[in-house]
Amino acid sequence: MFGRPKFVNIAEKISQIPKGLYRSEALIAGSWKNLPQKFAVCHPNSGEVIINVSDCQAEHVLEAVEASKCGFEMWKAKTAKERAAIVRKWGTLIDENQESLATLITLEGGKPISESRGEISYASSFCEWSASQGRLLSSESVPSPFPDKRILTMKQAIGVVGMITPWNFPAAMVTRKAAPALAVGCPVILKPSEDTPLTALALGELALQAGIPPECFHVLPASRESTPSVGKTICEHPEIRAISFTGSTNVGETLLQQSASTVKKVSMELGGLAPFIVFESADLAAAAKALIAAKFRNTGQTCIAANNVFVHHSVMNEFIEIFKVEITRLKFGDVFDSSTTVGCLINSRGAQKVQEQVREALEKGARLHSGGSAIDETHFEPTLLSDVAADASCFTSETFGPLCAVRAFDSEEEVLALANASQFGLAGYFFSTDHHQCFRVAEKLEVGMVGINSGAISCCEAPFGGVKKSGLGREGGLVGTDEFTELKYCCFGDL
Ligand SMILES: NC(=O)c1ccc[n+]([C@@H]2O[C@H](COP(=O)([O-])OP(=O)(O)OC[C@H]3O[C@@H](n4cnc5c(N)ncnc54)[C@H](O)[C@@H]3O)[C@@H](O)[C@H]2O)c1
Ligand SMILES: N[C@@H](CC=O)C(=O)O
Repeated sequence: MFGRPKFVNIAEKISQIPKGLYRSEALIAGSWKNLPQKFAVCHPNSGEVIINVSDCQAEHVLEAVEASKCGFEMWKAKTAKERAAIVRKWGTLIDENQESLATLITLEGGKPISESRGEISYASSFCEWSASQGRLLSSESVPSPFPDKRILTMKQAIGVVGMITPWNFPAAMVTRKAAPALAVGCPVILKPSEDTPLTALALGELALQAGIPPECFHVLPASRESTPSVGKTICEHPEIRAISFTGSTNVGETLLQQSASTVKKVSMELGGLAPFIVFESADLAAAAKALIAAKFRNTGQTCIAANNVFVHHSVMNEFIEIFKVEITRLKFGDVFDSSTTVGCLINSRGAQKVQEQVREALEKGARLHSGGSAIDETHFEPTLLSDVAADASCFTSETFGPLCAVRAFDSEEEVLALANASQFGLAGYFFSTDHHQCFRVAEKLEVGMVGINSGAISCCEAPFGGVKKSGLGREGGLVGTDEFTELKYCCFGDL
């Protein structure tokens, strides 16, 4: 049912990107460093090498920290209004270069181009939002219990921040962290994913063009082999006061341990296992459309992707029929074709994992309604399974692919117990037209974010983050800058 995708002419795509945005050097203190050691960045669709990128080591973290120490003094001394103008300008430049940045995302990450364009708008929204947030950092005065004392609190920039980001949103995960940090006065040392450093380097160039001081924004690409020592150096450096990580829970746990010796402030945006519940009163057509968005965005490779789909037994058959029609509307194909909605997985391991999950689920009694096979090394057909066993690995671990696994439930109590049995708690979704149930279930789901009759919940205005093993802290929303500030209490006495 799904055709074989076209191969991409990489050289032609690169020729459309302005030279300044197509970088392969590390960015440290405003200098583009062409390091002797390199690693290959490949297009996932074909495995073809796009370019070899400078491979940073621990010593480059030390260099970036030295520069950042001076940068911090200078940057925090600016007014919030001055910083806001520069961070906002960064966002404007990101928007103005949308097509080039989207091309980079699609080249190195295999994301369909229309989604990559959407990611750029999402990424720039964090600059605009954080610029405003930085201007609203508030001091508070609390009535004192003593007649001769006054209580005042203030929020101050925490210092140099280390950031480590994943490949699945190579632009938005950078700005969701860096924009608020910069807006409140913190220098940023960024280590992007080894799979997608080109987008981060282009964002570094635009940060310089916007006027972010060279000492305050460093991009250190590192290979898979060099990453652990770069990460450890970031975590253990006493001058780096906070670490903000987005990625898998396993790596998050390592970084938490490594950060303990310097007692850093940590922000961890980790993996999820989102339940998506269709109750008996749900608008089934709306739920099916929302599940397409929540499941297949970025070919299923999002942390908030619907993973465990629970449908009330009384509407199961009807829902499956409606959803199957929605799946046929997905368009598999050339990732640079604007109408393509499903692209390739980040690598062949991603496709093999989905294949293995499908095999195991079928062995445990699941029914296959659609898809089920790999088309090539990195493309997997959008797949629908029902009657999936609760202990099937596609239900117990992140699928991170275009596999929709469904099982039936009988009661609200039962489905809440199943959903909350997970160690993860990032996002959850449910569809119901019973407003009593909407409140009850929203309160009882053990997650950081809930979509109630909605499958698309991400925006810069809302706090993004999870509970349990899905993380610590929140990004965006009214609290997004809190990760990068310290709260100081001043007691004015003898008054
Ligand atoms: N909660 C969120 O906001 C959010 C957002 C996006 C992705 N994610 C999660 O990220 C995962 C997918 O991304 P991924 O495959 O890039 O994750 P990953 O954990 O493998 O890699 C994330 C980053 O960590 C780096 N890294 C890997 N090992 C490291 C080490 N030992 N020390 C320091 N850094 C190290 C990688 O190079 C990369 O930059 C999924 O689990 C997904 O749910 C979470
Ligand atoms: N999908 C997330 C990022 C995690 O993958 C988002 O919507 O911001």
